[in-house]
Amino acid sequence: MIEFRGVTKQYPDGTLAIEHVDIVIQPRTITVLVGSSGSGKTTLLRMINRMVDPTSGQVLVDGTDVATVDPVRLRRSIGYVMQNGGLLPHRRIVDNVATVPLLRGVAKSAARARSLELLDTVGLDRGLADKYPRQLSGGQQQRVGVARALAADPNILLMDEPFGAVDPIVRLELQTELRRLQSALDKTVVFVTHDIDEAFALADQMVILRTGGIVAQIGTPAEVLAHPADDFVASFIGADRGQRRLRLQPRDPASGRIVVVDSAGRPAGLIEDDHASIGDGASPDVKAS
Ligand SMILES: Nc1ncnc2c1ncn2[C@@H]1O[C@H](COP(=O)(O)OP(=O)(O)OP(=O)(O)O)[C@@H](O)[C@H]1O
Repeated sequence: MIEFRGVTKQYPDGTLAIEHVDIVIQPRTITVLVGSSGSGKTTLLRMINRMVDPTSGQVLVDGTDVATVDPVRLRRSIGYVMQNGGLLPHRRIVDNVATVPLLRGVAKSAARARSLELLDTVGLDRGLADKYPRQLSGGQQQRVGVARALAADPNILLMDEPFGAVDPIVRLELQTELRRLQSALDKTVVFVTHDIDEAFALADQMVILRTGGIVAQIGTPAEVLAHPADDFVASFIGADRGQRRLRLQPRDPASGRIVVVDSAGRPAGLIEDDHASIGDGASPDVKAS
C-alpha cells in the first residue's frame, strides 16, 4: 500500500506544487493521477520514489516512511516509466531492459535471458533485442520502457505520461496491454496523465488534481462519473457537456468486469460491482451526466 499523509511540496522558488494531500493507494490496483498541466501530478508521483522529497507530511510504502529509505535503493526497487520510454540511445534494446539488474550485479548472461523474457511479457518480438531505440516505433519504445521498469520485478510501477507521445490507436493498444499486464503481474501501478479518457480507461482509482496541487476528488471512475465532487470536476470530466454517452460491453469472463465505452468505442471506465439491473451482454445506453 502507498499512502500520502498530509503531504505538501513547496519548491525552493516558492511554487506550491502540492498542498496537504492525503491519498491511499491499494496494492495491485491502478491509480491514475489526472489533472491539467502544472497541477502537481509529476511532483506527487516522484515523491513515491524520492526523486522529490515533501516539504511536510509523509509518504509511506507498506507502512515505511520513504524518507527513511536510501533513495538509490528505493529507486531501484520501484519501476519508473516516463514519456518516450527514457531509453538510453546508444544501448541495444536488450541492454536497455537489463539496466537495473546489471547495476544490481546480476551476471550479464542471466540479465540478457531475463530481458528476452520481458520482451515476451510486453508483447515485443525477441528479434528487436539487438536493435537500438531509434530503430523502433514510438509504441515499441514505450513497451521497452515498460519491460525495463519490470526488470527488477518491482511491486510498484510509476508511469509518467508514458503513452503521451504515441498515436491514438497505439495508445489504446498500450492501455489495453497495461491492464492485461497489471492483472497478470499483480503490480501496484500509479499512472500520470492529463487525458481524462485515458484516466477512465485505466483507473481502478482516480485522483483528480486541480491547479495548486489540491485534490479535487478521489474515487473509482464510476463514482466520479456518477457524482462529480464539484463544478470543476464535472467540467474536467466533460460530464457537464452531456456528451459522454456510454455503452456497456459484454462482461469479461476472466476479470468479471464490464468495460464501459463511449460512442466512438473508446474505453471510458469499468463496472466491477454491478447489480441485477445490468445483465451480461446487455448494452443499454447510459449517460454520465
Ligand atoms: N523543480 C521545480 N522547481 C520549481 N517549480 C517546479 C519544479 N518542478 C515543478 N515545479 C512547478 O510545480 C508545479 C507542479 O508541477 P508538476 O510538474 O508536478 O505538474 P504536472 O501536473 O505534472 O504538470 P505537466 O502535466 O505539465 O507535466 C508547476 O507549477 C511547476 O511549474
